[in-house]
Amino acid sequence: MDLFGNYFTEKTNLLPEGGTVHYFGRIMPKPEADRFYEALWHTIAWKNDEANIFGKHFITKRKVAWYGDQPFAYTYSNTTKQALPWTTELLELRNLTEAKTGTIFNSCLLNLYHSGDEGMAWHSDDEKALAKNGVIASLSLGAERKFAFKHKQTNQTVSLVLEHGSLLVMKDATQTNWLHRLPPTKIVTKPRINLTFRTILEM
Ligand SMILES: O=C(O)CCC(=O)C(=O)O
Ligand SMILES: [Fe+2]
Repeated sequence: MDLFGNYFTEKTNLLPEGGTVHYFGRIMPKPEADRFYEALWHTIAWKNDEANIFGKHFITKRKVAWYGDQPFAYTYSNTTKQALPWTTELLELRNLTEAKTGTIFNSCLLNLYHSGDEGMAWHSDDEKALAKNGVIASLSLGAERKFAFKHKQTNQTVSLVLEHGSLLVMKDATQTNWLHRLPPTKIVTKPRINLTFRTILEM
């Protein structure tokens, strides 16, 4: 049992091989999670995401934002974004996440899914700007959503539900061997905010 009364939950690897995923469950009381959800909803510079894929320009329904220690330029899906300076709540959440994981993070990518109609397709967080096999810490606020992993070779899948105020950590070779996604669902009608704390390599 740890200081917070959790029985080993943070030590169980959800993946059978080729990576490490720890689900910590809820890491804050519900009123705190509610407060962060409301504050982020109003204070984050949400924008529809843009992507250029096979020469086509896409604008997503999902909204995104990127914050960091420095105005890092971050390129994915052939679009470049520049990190904004941390807000008060993001610093609080970063400190909490660092304390829980024992890892330092220098940036955070945020996603806002308005309902279950919006999700994220299979991918790995293996962009060049990210530390290889670095730790990615994912905080969830708002509606509970299913989250899934799929092994790149065996197609084995592992899934779980991400609760309001919960923390999920992906590390070691997870991004090399596994894809992950947030499946769309008809059942969920309420919004969800996700924060992924990451380490960007300075180039
Ligand atoms: O919304 C989520 O839980 C996952 C987001 C994600 O995979 C990403 O931003 O790379
Ligand atoms: Fe991801």
